[in-house]
Amino acid sequence: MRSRLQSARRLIVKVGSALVTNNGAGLDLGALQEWARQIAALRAEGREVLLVSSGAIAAGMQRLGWSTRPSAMHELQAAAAVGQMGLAQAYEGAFSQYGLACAQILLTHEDLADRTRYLNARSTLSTLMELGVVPVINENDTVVYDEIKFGDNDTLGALVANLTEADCLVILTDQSGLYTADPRKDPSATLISEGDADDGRFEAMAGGAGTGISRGGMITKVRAAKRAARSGADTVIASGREPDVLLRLVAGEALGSFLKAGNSPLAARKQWLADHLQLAGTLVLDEGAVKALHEGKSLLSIGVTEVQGQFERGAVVACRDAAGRELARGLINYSASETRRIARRPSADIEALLGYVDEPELIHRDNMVLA
Ligand SMILES: Nc1ncnc2c1ncn2[C@@H]1O[C@H](COP(=O)(O)OP(=O)(O)O)[C@@H](O)[C@H]1O
Ligand SMILES: N[C@@H](CCC(=O)OP(=O)(O)O)C(=O)O
Repeated sequence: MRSRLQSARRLIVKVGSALVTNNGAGLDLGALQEWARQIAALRAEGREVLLVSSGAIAAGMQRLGWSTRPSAMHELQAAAAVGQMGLAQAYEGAFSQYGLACAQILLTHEDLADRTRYLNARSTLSTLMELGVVPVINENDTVVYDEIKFGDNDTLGALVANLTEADCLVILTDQSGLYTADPRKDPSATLISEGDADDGRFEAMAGGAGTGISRGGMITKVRAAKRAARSGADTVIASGREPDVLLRLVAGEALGSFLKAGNSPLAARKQWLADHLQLAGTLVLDEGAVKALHEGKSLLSIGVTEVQGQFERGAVVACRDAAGRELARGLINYSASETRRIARRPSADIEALLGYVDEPELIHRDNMVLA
């Protein structure tokens, strides 16, 4: 399994808050320099590396002399604005020592949910890689609010892996990998060396964040592995404090937890649909429509019993069964008010009901991804 890492051409490396800021004690410049050195060595072997780095809030808190993480959004955003300067400066210094240029990319969930902005982000990242520049990516904490947040950078790392069609997502953290339970709480927990990214048992083993400065914990890392697997990217969760961790991983050494992607990645457009963290509305389906979706058919208006939310044509909406389970999501061909008017009615009636027909299907199967 691990041999796939040796042949990885494009890697996303995510470094978490605890590592970057040495448990909140300010930016760990020595650690940043070590990762820059290893990334330079990977580039010299012809591999492309994109870095997803946390640490803006923690670094900002230190610069502002705050000892505890504030809970008010505007204070967190102010800290991120201050800290991101330090983060960018530190990476610039570290990479320049190894003759590499780096670039700051700050993303929000909306940048990836909007198809045009998503394609723009993708083309900028690929241009940077062609230029031999290392993108250093973080969430744009200064402008996001709770409802539109990635929140943790594990999720962002997985979305970047999908966006760039990377071969591997390497999540570096303060533990040696995924254990059977949180090792801070259960000293008898053992390391999972290898497994399938979509093995449901891993979520049950993984807990929340280890320190007050980190956000996600192990649960978001396990979910990130599952998400990255949709584009065919394998994930490794390993200790960022292990000497030469990146170089040893790509040399095939069995460090950390290797979570392998399955065999059939989703097509790029379907990944983009699957990666939406917030949806514009919900359609509740009857049994016939549920069955049709499972058989790979398009969704027709006749199978919709209820329409929730306000959305325009082209929005991404959830399809749920009567019990509320998400079955699929897709790009809808009609607005919420139009959909309410044609729900429970056959496609042949759409013209009489609306005065026009955009498409006979409510959601075409090519624009739909099953949950
Ligand atoms: N099953 C598990 N295996 C390993 N670590 C776990 C597990 N469950 C919870 N954790 C916690 O997750 C922490 C790592 O995640 P987090 O604190 O978010 O760090 P980061 O800033 O690197 O994202 C560990 O320090 C550990 O306490
Ligand atoms: N975007 C935030 C990082 C969020 C965060 O802490 O994420 P993680 O390192 O995944 O626990 C920052 O730069 O402070």
